[in-house]
Amino acid sequence: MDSEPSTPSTVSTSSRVNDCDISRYRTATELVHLDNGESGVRDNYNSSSTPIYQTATFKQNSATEVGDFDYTRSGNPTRSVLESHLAKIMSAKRAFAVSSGMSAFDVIARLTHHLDLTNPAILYSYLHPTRTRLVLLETPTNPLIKICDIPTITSIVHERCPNALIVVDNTMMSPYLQKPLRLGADITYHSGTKYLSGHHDLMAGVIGVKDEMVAEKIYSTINATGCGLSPFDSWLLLRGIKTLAIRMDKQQANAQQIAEFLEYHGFKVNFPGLKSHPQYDLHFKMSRGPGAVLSFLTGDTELSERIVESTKLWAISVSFGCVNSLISMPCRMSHASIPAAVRAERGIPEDLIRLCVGIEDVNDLIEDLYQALVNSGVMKYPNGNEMVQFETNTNY
Ligand SMILES: Cc1ncc(COP(=O)(O)O)c(C=O)c1O
Ligand SMILES: N[C@@H](CCSC[C@H](N)C(=O)O)C(=O)O
Repeated sequence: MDSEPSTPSTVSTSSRVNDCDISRYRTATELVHLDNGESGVRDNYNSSSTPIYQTATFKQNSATEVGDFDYTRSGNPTRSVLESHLAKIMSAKRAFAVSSGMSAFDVIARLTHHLDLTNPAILYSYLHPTRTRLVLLETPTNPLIKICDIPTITSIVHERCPNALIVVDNTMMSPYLQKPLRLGADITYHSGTKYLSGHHDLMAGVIGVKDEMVAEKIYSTINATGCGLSPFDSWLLLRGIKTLAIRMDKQQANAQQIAEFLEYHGFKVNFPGLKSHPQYDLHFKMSRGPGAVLSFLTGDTELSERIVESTKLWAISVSFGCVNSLISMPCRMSHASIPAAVRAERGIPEDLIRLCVGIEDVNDLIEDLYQALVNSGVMKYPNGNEMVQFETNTNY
């Protein structure tokens, strides 16, 4: 039986809506009174019912100041209010809300490992004919935009471990640009949060398999873990997919021009649409386009921060694949949860800037990037202080 607090003391009158300490009340009272303030979630309108924050991402003021939320998988205000309420009613230090009770169990059961698969030769020694069950790769990689050779890796793995499955994370390309199952993979999956939905208003994952038995196992797991996408998010995703090709065509055309602009000005740019990319030919053997994510180096982490923070049109935000353009510093943002030593081991430079290009007029995007580079002291306008205006296909 709960040990209940004694008679509630006087409720403060300084701010009726926010200062009521629910924990002083009995459980039955506690259950029905949400204390939004305690979850840390600000609600400027004092809504009686918690608002639904239907967003995948949250914009930042700078690369280093991550606000209360950056990405809905990591945290969402609506979920935070729920989790804080759950913690209180369960007398827990912290509580978590996942998509089902079986998902909660599944969360506890996962472990991962890492290998650089851009060099398939090293793979052989790690494979065990019977114990290796699954090889997971991503191409292009995020955020270094390295390319993995799907057909070569597939044939090495299938030869050495006939029962192992090759899984390809195809999020960077989308099914419009690359189809890993046609290149030998057994399973492909995407973060549907990115290009498939295209508007950063939902979180989703999609999985494609080519073997019926594997498909049955995956169905059973989804059924048993209860992680199937909600109807509303399925509807949103269906709507997003209809414009995938037109979005992707525009986004990658914009990205190509931006990559050329940066390379022209002497930056080391990672983008498979540039002939200078060491795996340009390999990429285009597998894909019909370069995608719209690129990264570049400045040689100085503080300078990178200044550039990111000097942009006006580009949102400082994690994620990619959205119709609006995003700029980020992976080591401070999307990849900050990887310990610095591990990031260094994997060759992710601290000064790396990632650009996720949207569908805006590319001239506006380049002009904004140009002014950010000038204002952060890296470049000068050719005519002194005069802002440069671009027209597509002019010289940079
Ligand atoms: C390449 C790639 N795959 C998978 C994921 C995971 O997707 P989600 O954030 O939708 O869970 C991400 C981003 O988090 C990603 O960048
Ligand atoms: N805080 C999140 C960051 C999400 S990263 C989202 C996306 N994959 C990207 O590369 O931007 C986390 O820790 O996962």
